[in-house]
Amino acid sequence: EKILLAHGAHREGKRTDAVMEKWRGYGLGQFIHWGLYAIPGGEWNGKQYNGAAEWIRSWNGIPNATYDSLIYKFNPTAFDATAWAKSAKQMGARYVTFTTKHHDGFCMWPSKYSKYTVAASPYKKDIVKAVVDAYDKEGIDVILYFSVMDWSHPDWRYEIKTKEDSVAFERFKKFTRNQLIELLTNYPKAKGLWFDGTWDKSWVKQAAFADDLETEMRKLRPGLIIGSRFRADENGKRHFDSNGVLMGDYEQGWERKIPNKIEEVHGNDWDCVMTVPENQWGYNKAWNGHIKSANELLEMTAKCVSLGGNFVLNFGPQGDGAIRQEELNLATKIGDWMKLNQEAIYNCGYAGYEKQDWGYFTKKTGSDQVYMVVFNVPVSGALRLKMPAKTKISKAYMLADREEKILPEEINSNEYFLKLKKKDHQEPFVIVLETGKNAENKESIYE
Ligand SMILES: C[C@@H]1N[C@@H](c2cn(-c3ccccc3)nn2)[C@H](O)[C@@H]1O
Repeated sequence: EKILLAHGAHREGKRTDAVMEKWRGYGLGQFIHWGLYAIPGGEWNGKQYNGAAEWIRSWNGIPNATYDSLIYKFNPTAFDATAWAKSAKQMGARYVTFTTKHHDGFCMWPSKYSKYTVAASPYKKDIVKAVVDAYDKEGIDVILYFSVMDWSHPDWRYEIKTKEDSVAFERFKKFTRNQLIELLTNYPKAKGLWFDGTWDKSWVKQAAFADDLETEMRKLRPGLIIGSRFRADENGKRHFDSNGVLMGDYEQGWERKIPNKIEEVHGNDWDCVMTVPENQWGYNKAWNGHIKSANELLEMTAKCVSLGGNFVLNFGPQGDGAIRQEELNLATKIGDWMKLNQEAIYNCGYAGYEKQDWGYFTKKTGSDQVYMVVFNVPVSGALRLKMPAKTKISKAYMLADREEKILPEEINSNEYFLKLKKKDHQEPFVIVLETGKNAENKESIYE
């Protein structure tokens, strides 16, 4: 029994318009966290900050004013948005999410509503515009990241306790609306907004305001994509309203984690945003702890696509604007694999088959084409393939070499061994399975 909500979800189920259908098929995206925090890079006065580098302003070892004076050091001479966009293009990213303003409140665009922006830095120029234009030129769609929480703004409050808090936060709400309308007006090419910093009580209490603001933004920019993290319903429920219905156009809860089974995504669109180190979004001088390899990141990409989502890999450019070599190397390795196997990633989704040991099924949206993205080859060198009942395989072949046919040997009803020519693979590979109506209806010898 659903309860009546004034500020819960306004739509149930996936959006069916073309903009969202394109978003659903992206498969692989790039996140970029870049701001003043890239200058210290997780270190201050020779001491290592042990949190996420983009949170260094919150470290009690640094007076806020000292951190904020980093604005006078911001002059990224190596910043080249076109080089970033070309690197993302060769990696195979179909969209990019870029930090316009992180929790520290520094604006990477010359906002009229703040003094704490690139315009007041030695660099002066509009970085958001440079990124939007360069990525758009490469055919990569742009999503703008925006943190509602703004540590540098005098009217920001974690919660509203006093009358003064309430008066200040009303000013903050107006400021936030002004900046969002400004971003949508300045950068009409942006396809969506990726909200963050919306978990504190102050914002969670603004169900009506945030709901109205979301409506206003969608009216200003028809087709705009907004995730589930923007607002809470009138009972303070976030991501899913009091009736358990997803708010926004896709689920944004998958931050540094990936669902394990289809039931966890509740039939919604979603993307997973992921760091290369364990938990660093902004540039951190220390490149340590568990650094994910290209194969690990490819497996995460395939896993997300196999469960109907997109995988968004984070890059943290240095204070001078250059992307660190380790990240460029990963982008190249991922791109080399994507060039051969992108057919199994782009415009693919959940195949509806049970998960198997060798890796992930993906299915081309709107077709019978099924892909096996293989990460684990058993010592036997033969893959055990369990298909749903009545699913026949007419053809199986290597995506990277279509001449290499694979003959499925039926070992049980709807169960096959796929014998591989090569046993040792240094990286994941894709087998194409032709199934469905065009498969001959040879009866199984086991039925
Ligand atoms: C996308 C990522 N979201 C930001 C973040 C995550 N968190 C956070 C806050 C409380 C619990 C767990 C995570 N705070 N800020 C990170 O700084 C980065 O921007």
